[in-house]
Amino acid sequence: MAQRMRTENLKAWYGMNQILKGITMDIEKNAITAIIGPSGCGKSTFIRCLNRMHEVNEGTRVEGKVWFEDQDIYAQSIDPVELRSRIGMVFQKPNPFPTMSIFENVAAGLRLHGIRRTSELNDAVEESLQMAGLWNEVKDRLQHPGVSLSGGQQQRLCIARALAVKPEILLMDEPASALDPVSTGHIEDLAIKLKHQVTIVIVTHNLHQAARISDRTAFFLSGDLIEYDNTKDMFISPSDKRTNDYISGRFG
Ligand SMILES: Nc1ncnc2c1ncn2[C@@H]1O[C@H](COP(=O)(O)OP(=O)(O)OP(=O)(O)O)[C@@H](O)[C@H]1O
Repeated sequence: MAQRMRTENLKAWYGMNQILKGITMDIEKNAITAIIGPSGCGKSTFIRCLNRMHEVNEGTRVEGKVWFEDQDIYAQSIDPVELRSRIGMVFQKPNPFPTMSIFENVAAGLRLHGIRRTSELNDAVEESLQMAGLWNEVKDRLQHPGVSLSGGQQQRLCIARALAVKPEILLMDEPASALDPVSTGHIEDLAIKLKHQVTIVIVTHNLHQAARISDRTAFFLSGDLIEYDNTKDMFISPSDKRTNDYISGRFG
């Protein structure tokens, strides 16, 4: 498989607190990469470094390299806002724009990219909602507020919003942890379907979820990458005792 992103000796801080201790890791194209590890090990910080969201918080610092194809995303020439449309993100808690309709939630990013023609907007909104598996549920109420949807639908709306600007990578930070099992199933099915178009990196606390949907799994512990392998291999025969202890439920 081709490589889409690579981190080299990636270190990150919140103030004086070093969270990532030097992560070197390839992210494969059109695959789902799961990041697992106990609470506070730096999973979210890691994926937030992949689209320069970490620097949005005050007092943060990043060292090392993050390559996206052959571009250093921390190079001065990179516009972080533009970068985040190519490397989209979905958060733990669904966060539709509260004052906007379902339609406008998805159209907002397109408008920012200069798309104004109604027919083009309509087509792109429909396509994104189709991709997010939400179209059939909302097509008759596109003007209703985004926040009028259920939690699982709101999360798929946020995925549609991220997909609308055609990202190459989608970062998902525990996207199903606030959802019921049926909605969780929708998100998992969706991730599996989307990976043919978008490379996915997902942070999850749910080991079954990582095992079900991911191609590769990275196990983090206290800011270090302990093990990174094909998901099946890692879950069947982890090579590090700490990985084994974690996936067999001995801690975390
Ligand atoms: N905004 C912040 N300001 C200061 N410290 C933070 C902030 N966010 C996270 N941290 C700290 O960074 C460390 C790593 O947090 P991070 O959210 O990356 O871990 P995680 O593995 O994703 O955890 P969880 O599974 O609980 O979400 C933790 O010690 C946390 O307290």
